[in-house]
Amino acid sequence: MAALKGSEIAEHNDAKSCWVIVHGKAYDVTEFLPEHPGGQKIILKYAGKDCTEEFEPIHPPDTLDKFLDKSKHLGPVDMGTVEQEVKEEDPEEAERLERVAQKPLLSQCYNLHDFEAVARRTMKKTAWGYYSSAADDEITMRENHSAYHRIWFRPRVLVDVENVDISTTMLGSKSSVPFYVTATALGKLGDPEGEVVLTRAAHKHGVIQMIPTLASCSFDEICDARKGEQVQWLQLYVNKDRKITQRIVQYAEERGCKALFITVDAPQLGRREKDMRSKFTDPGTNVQEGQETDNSQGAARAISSFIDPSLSWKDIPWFQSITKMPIIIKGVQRVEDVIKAVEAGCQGVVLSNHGGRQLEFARSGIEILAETMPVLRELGLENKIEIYIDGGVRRATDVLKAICLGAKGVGIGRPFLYAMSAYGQPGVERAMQLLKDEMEMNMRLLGCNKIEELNSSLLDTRALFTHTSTPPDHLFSSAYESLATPAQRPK
Ligand SMILES: Cc1cc2c(cc1C)[n+](S(=O)(=O)[O-])c1c(=O)[nH]c(=O)nc-1n2C[C@H](O)[C@H](O)[C@H](O)COP(=O)(O)O
Repeated sequence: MAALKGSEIAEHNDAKSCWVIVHGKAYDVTEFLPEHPGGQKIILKYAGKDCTEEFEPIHPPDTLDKFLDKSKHLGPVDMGTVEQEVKEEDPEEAERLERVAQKPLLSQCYNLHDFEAVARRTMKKTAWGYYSSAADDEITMRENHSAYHRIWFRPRVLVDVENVDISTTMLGSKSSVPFYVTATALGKLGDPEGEVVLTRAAHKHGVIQMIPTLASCSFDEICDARKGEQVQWLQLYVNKDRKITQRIVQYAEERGCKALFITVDAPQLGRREKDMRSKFTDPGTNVQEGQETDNSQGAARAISSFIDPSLSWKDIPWFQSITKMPIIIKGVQRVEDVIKAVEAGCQGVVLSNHGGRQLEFARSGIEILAETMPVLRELGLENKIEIYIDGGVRRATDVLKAICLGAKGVGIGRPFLYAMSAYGQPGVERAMQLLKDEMEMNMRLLGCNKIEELNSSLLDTRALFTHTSTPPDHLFSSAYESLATPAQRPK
């Protein structure tokens, strides 16, 4: 078949007939327009043109094969005949590229905060907006981190700590560390290769990776990037169409995923204003087939309309009937629901508020953990279920506090995204190594050789439940206008 000319594609440039070019091939997306999860607007913006650059960062390569009927695949385009958009100089982008060129050396990053600082200066606005944002005034996001500062250590001394072993098992799988890469969507916003960068770094460091439903890479790409005995878990947003969910879960088991984490704190994705402000209009198509979406405000809204808000405890037996994978409920925020998870026969829970991206003023995972464990012990249930937590973990001391309080492991999200966005795979590997070094040192200083020795006697948690000061309420204080200043005092 002769290659199509650019001028032929350009004639199909509206909703009545809409052709686009992706990776040098033409596609008739006219009938697909109303089904596009990210809405019609973003496609019509590129009607009759080459949209590869916009398409690539967050659409898995198999998207068009999976969602567009073969009859609409029009074949190769003679790209020499395609008029390329002349990009006017974008001063903001030029400044950003300048900052990228001048970013610190990777060896100058000494902790996870350093990666965030570099990412904030070097990431594209939409990408930073999506990764960094949290719900409403982002108080819970800051509380996730500051809650750890209300816990102090009671270290042991004169213990032979020459040999320290920070390895553990999680859900029956070996792990070199008691932390894992948690599920975070749209990896290609941070790095053109997306989630497979996290996979490769996780393999290098023996860290378990949770594969997100809303990944930019295809599920197969992420599984194919797994090496040897590397362990991956699946994070699931449950689709209103249970047939789609069943297919995803059973395929994940077939592909060797070792556990199913069902996310339950997002019956609707939270209101993340930084993300909305960046007016993200090109969401990932890993959202599942044919859902109408509102893409007027941020990626979160645009990619989450398929999520089933009717999900409830009564659905757990159905999940147990379609998979043998251990089932973990991710996003539990009170001990009563931990007990419900035990009663439902789940193998684990993640005490989590989704990194502060969901319900504002939800408590931190570490505080819920401190509430949960004594109750489970009292009921003799502490060995019936594995407890994980995530949110705000930025130091190995945070991980150690969680394990001392009874967590089996800790999920880490943004830090690995920032390390990837700023420095690619070497960045993620360095972030993991820094955490491992901190773990080993702090275990020694705590007077412990192995993870199993960590227990609550090593902590002073008296301050944990007293929220003497909530994290700063930046938006309020920046907007609040007091008449106290002479300038505004009425005459
Ligand atoms: C930072 C981030 C977190 C997301 C995340 C995307 C980003 C950019 N996304 S989201 O788009 O829907 O909100 C997911 C997700 O796909 N599924 C999920 O279960 N949790 C999602 N989370 C929550 C994540 O799994 C952890 O609960 C959270 O990141 C832990 O907090 P830290 O980032 O402070 O480590």
